[in-house]
This record gives sequence, C-alpha cells and structure tokens, in this order.
Amino acid sequence: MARIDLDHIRHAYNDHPKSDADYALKEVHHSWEDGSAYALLGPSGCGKTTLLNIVSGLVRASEGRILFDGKDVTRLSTQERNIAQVFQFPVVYDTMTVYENLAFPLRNRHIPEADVKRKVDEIIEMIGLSDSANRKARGLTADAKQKISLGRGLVRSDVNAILFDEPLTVIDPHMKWVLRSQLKQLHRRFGFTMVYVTHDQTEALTFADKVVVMYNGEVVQIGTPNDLFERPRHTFVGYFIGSPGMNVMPIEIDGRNARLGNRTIALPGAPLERREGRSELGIRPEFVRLCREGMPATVTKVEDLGRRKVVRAKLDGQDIVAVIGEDQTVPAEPHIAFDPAGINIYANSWRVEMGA
Ligand SMILES: Nc1ncnc2c1ncn2[C@@H]1O[C@H](COP(=O)(O)OP(=O)(O)OP(=O)(O)O)[C@@H](O)[C@H]1O
Repeated sequence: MARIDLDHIRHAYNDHPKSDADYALKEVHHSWEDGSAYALLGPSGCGKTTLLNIVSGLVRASEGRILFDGKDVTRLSTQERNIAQVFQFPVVYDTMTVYENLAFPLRNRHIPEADVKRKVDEIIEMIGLSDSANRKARGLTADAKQKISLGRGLVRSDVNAILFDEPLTVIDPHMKWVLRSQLKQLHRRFGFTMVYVTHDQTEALTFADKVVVMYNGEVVQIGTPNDLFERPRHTFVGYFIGSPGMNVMPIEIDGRNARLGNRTIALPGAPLERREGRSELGIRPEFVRLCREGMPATVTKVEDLGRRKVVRAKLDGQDIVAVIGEDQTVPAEPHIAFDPAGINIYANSWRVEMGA
C-alpha cells in the first residue's frame, strides 16, 4: 500500500479555463497517509469523482502531480498505478462463476492456486456469497453482483490503494450496514490505503479514519468525524455534517462580544478584531441550552425522536434549533443560552481561531 500525495492538483474539463469557476477542482494539495481509510464526502457535483479519477489515472489533471510513495505517477495509466477500483455499478464477468470472478485478478498475476483458494474463500465468506461460489454471475441479482465487484476490489493485497466510488448504492439498506462494517474490519486487519467516495455522511463517518469534505470543487476540511463535529472549519461542514446541522447566524464582532440582533453574546477566548466581510456565529444544536434565563425565544416546534428532542425556535426573528434530552421539558417561558464550548466564529464562511 502507498502514501498518496496530491501536489497542487487542479482540473478543468474545458481546455481553456479562465477563472476559478471553470475548474471542477480548484486547488487540492495534501497527502493521504499509507494505510489510512479516507472518505471523500460532499454534495453532488462538488468534484469527488473527478478527484478519485485523477488518483486512479482515468482522468489526467490539468495541473499538478500525483505521487505514490514519493514516485511521480502523473503520466502513468490506471494499470501501471496498480490500484483496485470498485464503481457504483457492478463490473463482473457474467459467464464466470462467483469464485472464478474473484480468482481472476490473482490468477492473472500467476499467484499459486493454493494461495488463490485461501484468499478467495476468505473474501467470498466476507461478502456473504459462499453458498453461490459455484454459480455463474449471470443469474445473480444486482446486489450480489455488486458484492462480487467489492470482493474483486479486496482480493489482492499487493495494490497501492483501493478506490471506491459510491459502491453501496445498489445494495439494500441492511446489507449496506453489514458490508460497511466488514470493510472497516478488513481495513483494520490488512491496513489497506482506502479512498471511498460518498455523499452519505453516515457512510463516511462510520467507514473513514479521516473524512475529506468537499464543496464546490474545494476540500474545505480533512478531519476525524470528531473534528468535523466539534470544529467545523467552514460553515458548509457545519450544515452538512450532523443532523440537524449547525445553526449559523449573522453577527457583528465587538472584541470579546458578538452582537446578534439586539443581544450581546460573550465570546470565549481572546478578543477578536473587527473584519471585512461577513461574520457569523456557528453553534451546533447540541450546544444550545433551553433554560429559564438567557435570551427570550419562541418555540415553534418540538420533534420527539425517542432518545432526544429537536426544538425549533425563533430568537429575535432568527430560526434556531436546539437538541435536548428525552427527559428534558421545554420551560413555560423559554430562554436560550449558548454553551461557550460550542461557539465557533466564521469570517466569510471560514472559521476564525479563537486563542485563549
Ligand atoms: N466528463 C465531464 N465533462 C465535463 N464536465 C464534467 C465531466 N465530469 C464531471 N463534470 C463536471 O465537474 C463537476 C464535478 O463533477 P463530479 O462528478 O466530480 O462531482 P461528484 O461530487 O462526484 O458528483 P456526483 O456525486 O453527482 O457524482 C460537475 O460540475 C460536473 O458537471
């Protein structure tokens, strides 16, 4: 397996890009560590597949270099890069049996037959197709065929990386959960470098060591699920991760305080300078307290989700969401307070570091 360096990568699908808007990928510059599992997460059209295809060699980036373990592979073909890929839809040989489909990439590399059998049996069991091992792929469901594709991606241990592009789209919801956990286990056991494209946050957060959040052709944050939750670097990460997403409100900065409409909120940390452009306060619903003192609010809706309640309210005309425990009740005259630990300040959508 390999470390993958993305060295100042930019990509435009038209030949003569003039401005940033012409680039499907603005600048991507970072390293994926050897043996780590990464998820590329973001909404449709943000550039996930473009980035994955640049790593695999299916797309040649307009600018920048790709290195595997320090070796420049920018001009190498997909095959020469020695990677395994699993796509959204099954890629299988219909006339071969399940076993033969999985054995194929190994036999192609002249692996001794005893090793082929050991490895294929192990993977077939993992994907839950042992009972169909000798059946031709042709007669199987789309779901089973996609499991074969996954198996073929996982069967070789000599690849530089395994790349997955929304591989569980055609798999039914229960099996999705099972396969995702198995992929995670497999990753722990064999330490593959894995890159997994998805627009589903649950999928990304359960699978990955590090999540690469993309928005509008840019990587806006790379972090552990915890980093993304606690310290969203960009307001988009706040909205996109978490359910419900982060509250983001326009404010004016005044030293140690933020002015939100007519209210003054004390900020944790050192005084902040006034800045040009847009200032916002971001706070996750889990850090919004409903109490008897604080800023008076009007509750508009309470959704009981079993173990927690989602409370929607208006604060000076501004919509705000709080999450409270199942045993907690909404006070008769509700007030809102912000837990200082959950306050984030954003300047033009990017998080401002608040020193001690
Ligand atoms: N072959 C292509 N030619 C021209 N534009 C393209 C091509 N492929 C993708 N694009 C554009 O590049 C941008 C990024 O697309 P990409 O498929 O990488 O996004 P994505 O995040 O993977 O989206 P999805 O989840 O819908 O697959 C989009 O605006 C898309 O329309």
